[in-house]
Amino acid sequence: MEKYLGLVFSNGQQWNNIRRFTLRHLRDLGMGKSKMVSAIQYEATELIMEFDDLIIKIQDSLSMLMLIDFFPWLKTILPEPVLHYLTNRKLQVNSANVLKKIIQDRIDEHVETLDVNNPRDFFDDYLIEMEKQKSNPESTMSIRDLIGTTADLFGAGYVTTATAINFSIFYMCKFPHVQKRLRKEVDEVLGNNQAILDDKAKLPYTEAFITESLRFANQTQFSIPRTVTNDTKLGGYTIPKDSIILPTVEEMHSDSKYFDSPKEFRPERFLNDDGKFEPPKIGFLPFGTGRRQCIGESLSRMELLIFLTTLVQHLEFSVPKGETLDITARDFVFFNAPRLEQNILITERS
Ligand code: HEM
Repeated sequence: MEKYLGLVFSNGQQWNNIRRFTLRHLRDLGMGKSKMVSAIQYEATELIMEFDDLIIKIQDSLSMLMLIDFFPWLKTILPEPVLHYLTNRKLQVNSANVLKKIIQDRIDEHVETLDVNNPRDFFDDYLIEMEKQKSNPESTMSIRDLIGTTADLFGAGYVTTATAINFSIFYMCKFPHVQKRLRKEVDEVLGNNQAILDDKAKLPYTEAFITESLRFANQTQFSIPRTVTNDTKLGGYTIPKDSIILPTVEEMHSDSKYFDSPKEFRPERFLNDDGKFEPPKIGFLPFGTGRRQCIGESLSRMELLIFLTTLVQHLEFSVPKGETLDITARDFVFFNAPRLEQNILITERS
């Protein structure tokens, strides 16, 4: 398969360059600020219509592909046909080609209509910067990198936030008393108005609910792998320099050292005695940490707040009479997803 490194799967200089560029671009666009919401939702909805089926297929097989990325020594012990079968290589290649074509078409359109004085979006900014950096030997910008990064932003950005919303809806169904309290707060604070960022502080239970949903769901079971830069002693073990390690977020989120009765879904664990939202200080890493921390955290937190409050204002979610709802996650080895093949009842609020 050809390499389209992008952001998530790159390292060193390549990663450093594209991370800095992407963060700068997202900040310029107003990431985490209200003005970005409508633009992102519009663009995302348009593209997602093309991507939806593809994303499900990729997600289904991605975990096995990543298994080989994380445990490269498997390559040395398994014969190639077994490896290809395990990683569902045919589907990977087909899906990657379809995805690449969709993005390449968009880039071609942008190249044809580019006005360097009036950049319209991420593609335009990238193309302009790539041209400027042409003679810089340190530059890693290329059309291939742009394709990889675009795929990353949609993969890492769309599926994660959509999954977080799906999980939250499941939790509202499963814990009607939580939904009732959420609705009460939203009705009292917002009435019929749509939430804006300034409302955050006035919606402590909603914030606590979002935080508890992220903890409980453990969407990403592990962070991005890290390389150990020095021989390190940890918990009685020596981890040799250059080892690849996988921080296990899921373990931390269900550790009673950090969270009292971790198996219980309890948003109020994040409320202090004054009823104010208090984010967990330790043991909570749904967006990872350090230099490779998620670049979309503030954007997705903003989206979660606006989506959830809007849903709660207009709809009521429940488990249909006589049915049950399994809120345990579907395990994709590295990701958790809700079991969407179940029924839920959505009623319009009068
Ligand atoms: C609920 C939503 C989201 C969750 C739970 C989530 C979770 C994560 C996690 C756990 C990581 C790895 C961090 C680490 O290893 O320390 C990550 C990385 C990343 N996320 Fe997110 N994310 C979400 C939304 C987004 C959004 C909206 C975007 C796009 C704007 C995004 C883009 C990325 C990228 C590009 C990386 C790789 C960063 C790098 O390698 O330097 N994510 N995310």
